[in-house]
Amino acid sequence: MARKKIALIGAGMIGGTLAHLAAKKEMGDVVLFDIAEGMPQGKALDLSQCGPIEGFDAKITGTNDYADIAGADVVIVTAGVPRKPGMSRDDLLGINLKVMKAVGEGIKNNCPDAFVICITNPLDAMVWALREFSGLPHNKVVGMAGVLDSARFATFLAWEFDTSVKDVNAFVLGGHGDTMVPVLSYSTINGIPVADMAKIKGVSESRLDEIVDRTRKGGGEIVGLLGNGSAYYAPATSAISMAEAYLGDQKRILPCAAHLTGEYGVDGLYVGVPAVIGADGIEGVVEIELSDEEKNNLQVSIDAVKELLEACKGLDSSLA
Ligand SMILES: NC(=O)c1ccc[n+]([C@@H]2O[C@H](COP(=O)([O-])OP(=O)(O)OC[C@H]3O[C@@H](n4cnc5c(N)ncnc54)[C@H](O)[C@@H]3O)[C@@H](O)[C@H]2O)c1
Ligand SMILES: O=C(O)C[C@H](O)C(=O)O
Repeated sequence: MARKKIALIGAGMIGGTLAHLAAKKEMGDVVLFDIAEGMPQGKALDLSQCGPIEGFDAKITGTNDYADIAGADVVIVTAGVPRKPGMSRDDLLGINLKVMKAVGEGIKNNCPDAFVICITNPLDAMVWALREFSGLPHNKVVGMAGVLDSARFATFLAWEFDTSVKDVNAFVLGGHGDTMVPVLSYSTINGIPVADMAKIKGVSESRLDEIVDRTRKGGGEIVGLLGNGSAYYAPATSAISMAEAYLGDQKRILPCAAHLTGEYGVDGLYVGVPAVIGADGIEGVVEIELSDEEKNNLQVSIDAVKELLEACKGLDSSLA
């Protein structure tokens, strides 16, 4: 069987990390695309030279030509600009919307059968715009955020309860902004609801609220610490798990920005929900029961995403 082809659009911090992970896991041959000349070629050469040491068989190439992503099975998009300290993700909307237009056309013209994972921020608006510009079926275009946000939530819970992260199943719904909804009621420590574990361990409700708040602001915390750029190791790892679910037809239920047609009372938007990823891309959305408070919080997050889509339509009339 021929090797799969993974195209990475954007060869910056996340793009380079994605290339390394995809090659190390022998997911397929990797093409790193960027508009910066020489940079994707340089990273590809450097990463190729990990092969003999790590013992992976994967061809890694760098390019500035969209023709080289032809026939890709999976495309992961990180092209664009990250925020700087003091900025919100939404401040990137204007600049990254133009990038999504170019990328969407590149995908449409070269690999219209690919499964496309968007990472560029502001995520929920960019994945929607990328889908519009590319014209691919909605089930083949998805946004990565929920896996990352849930991993942050899980990390903080594991630290608090002094337990292995392997036993924590934490869950975040909604848009990838400060209004995201970490859902404690569906988060468990090896099946034990977090609220029960908190009682056992003497962790107060206000401490759990602090963990929820830290999760919501998890991206900004890293942006502030790095001083230049944003998180890239965990974002890349998150997107790779989604790509593996697709390539391996794993039917994993992963929180991701999926196109909704009525689920959670939402129509025509991309919002973070539990979605099934298998060989057909997004094969379904799981609708879970939420408390009134969780529903209200989700609505606030959905409204924030809606506002961003309106802003996109105002900036690019082809989206209106
Ligand atoms: N969804 C998430 O959870 C999440 C997590 C982390 C970062 N992000 C976002 O991912 C994006 C990338 O982050 P990064 O750290 O890799 O940034 P980066 O600056 O290191 O890399 C971005 C790359 O995109 C390239 N680029 C710009 N315009 C392009 C175009 N038109 N075509 C192709 N390439 C182009 C740049 O040359 C650069 O190499 C940012 O928007 C960031 O906010 C999202
Ligand atoms: O916070 C950012 O700007 C990057 C990303 O969305 C993240 O959550 O790490």
